[in-house]
Amino acid sequence: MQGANLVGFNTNFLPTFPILKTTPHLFCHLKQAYPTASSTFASMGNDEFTTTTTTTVRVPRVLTVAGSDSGAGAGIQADMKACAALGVYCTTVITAVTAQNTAGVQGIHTVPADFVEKQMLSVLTDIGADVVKTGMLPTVDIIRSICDVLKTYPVKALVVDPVLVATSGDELAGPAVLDVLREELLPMADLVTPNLPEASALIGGENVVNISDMREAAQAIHALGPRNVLVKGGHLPGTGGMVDVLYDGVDWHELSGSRVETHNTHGTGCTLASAIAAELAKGHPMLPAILAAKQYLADTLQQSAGLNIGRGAQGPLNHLYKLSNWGKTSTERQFKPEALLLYAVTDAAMNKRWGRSTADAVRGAIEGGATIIQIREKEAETGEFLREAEASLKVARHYGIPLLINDRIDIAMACDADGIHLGQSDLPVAQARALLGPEKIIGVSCKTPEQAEKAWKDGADYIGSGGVYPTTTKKDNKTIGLDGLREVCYGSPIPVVAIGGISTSNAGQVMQEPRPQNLKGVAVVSALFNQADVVASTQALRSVLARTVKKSSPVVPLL
Ligand SMILES: Cc1ncc(COP(=O)(O)OP(=O)(O)O)c(N)n1
Ligand SMILES: Cc1ncsc1CCOP(=O)(O)O
Repeated sequence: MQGANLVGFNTNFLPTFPILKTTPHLFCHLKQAYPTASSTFASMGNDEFTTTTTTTVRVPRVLTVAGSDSGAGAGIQADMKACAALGVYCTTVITAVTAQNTAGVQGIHTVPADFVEKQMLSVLTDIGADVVKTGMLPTVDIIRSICDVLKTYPVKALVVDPVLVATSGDELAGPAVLDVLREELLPMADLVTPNLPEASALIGGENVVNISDMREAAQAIHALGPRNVLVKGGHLPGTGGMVDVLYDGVDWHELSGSRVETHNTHGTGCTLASAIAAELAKGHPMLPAILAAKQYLADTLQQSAGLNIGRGAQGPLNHLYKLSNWGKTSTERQFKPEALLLYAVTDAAMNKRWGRSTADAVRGAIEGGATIIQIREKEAETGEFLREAEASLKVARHYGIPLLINDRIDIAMACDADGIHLGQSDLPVAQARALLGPEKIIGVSCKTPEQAEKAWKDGADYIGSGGVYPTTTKKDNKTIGLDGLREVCYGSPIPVVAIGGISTSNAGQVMQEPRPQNLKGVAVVSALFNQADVVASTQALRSVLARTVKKSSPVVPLL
């Protein structure tokens, strides 16, 4: 391991992991994490998803040797979550079991060194590891066992997080371990990541309180043998910014970042070291791995700032925020059927004719009372469509109104829109659901009850049904009339919105009583956007709708 060259780190050594081709949802996650291997899938036709054969995906591996945190904010638990979030398989060797929560450490039960060794051998003789990351190492014997095992089973990189004190201030390793850490483990390390108190302890107790001290400490620690030293400035008093100092024996890097104001900081050190290990395991050289890991930590801190877990001073991070459903129950999906009341579907050509951008048109519609927006763009190139969608989404998010994209799942995913509206000849609903996940809204155009039932079975949230009246906005569109609309409603298990030729003059007729319970509103293009004043046109339609909606049904409030 000594002198391991991380630059140009080769990923070909990565092991393979069999995946069933019958799992499109899993495939989509893997596709994001392992683009190389996914090309096999990308060339497959849809029908091949139903064939049970296997192919292989390379999986980067990190082995963490650390303590367990019963509160799951730091230690082994943080390491596993960080690695999982970054697409890396994380194996675990537990050095100590701590009784710990957001208030502090209530007890430590150390695992005997020979059992630490046993765990390491179980992992390394079978699964293997690309990178080993160490955290809490409470005894001299444990450190020696780790060094011995790593000499027999060398890995591509060793990341040492010299955990001496928990974020709460509780001591996790006594002074006896310091010498062995400095003399035996650090010389084997590719990276060591002390915070300011740890850097101070490693250099014999001298204060490290500013950037010049951090540089001196990095140099002194580097002299102990590790290839790279990252002194973390998170504890630097004063300024709102933060600087970490990286030294590789030749070059210095001052890596700055902005501080996220939050009490949810428990486990940040473990998370950063694991994220660096994960990025190294994927094959990145040291500096890019550190930068990527810092970005992941900053994003995670940002996403965790408002969480309320535990009663202590330091709460945990939401490492898996990208997948997270925290705070939402399964019945509390993002989609609320009442949002279909006044569905504004944009038309760039119409808006251009009236001299406004799509985002301005969206703002006008929302201010006039639109309850959901769809960006429908038939002419623009992909880049322009995306920019239009992003600008409109900013507006919609500001007002808390859901915004969907017409037809293009790539655009919907790229701008993280609230969902997509699909036609009968677009991407099949089941595939769209697999790609977008359970939270996003999917609407489907249906002209028959059979189509509506299928859309529901495949995972749609609502049906758009029409044209109810003739329209020039969509060419060659069959008109199904009010009767056709009602047939679709009665055959549809999910909410329906009417579309096609609807305006203030006929919206009352569409929504008149008695109407099917699941007919929730009208979707309109020209009645809002082929008009000089979008706000006034939307207000006019909204007041027609207000008269038709029963007092008992929940109505989205006007802004
Ligand atoms: C709410 C709503 N309903 C129906 C449609 C029509 O969608 P589609 O059939 O895909 O036709 P295009 O809009 O792509 O021309 C819709 N866009 N929105
Ligand atoms: C997109 C679409 N799908 C069925 S009709 C239609 C066009 C609706 O536009 P308008 O509200 O101007 O009639």
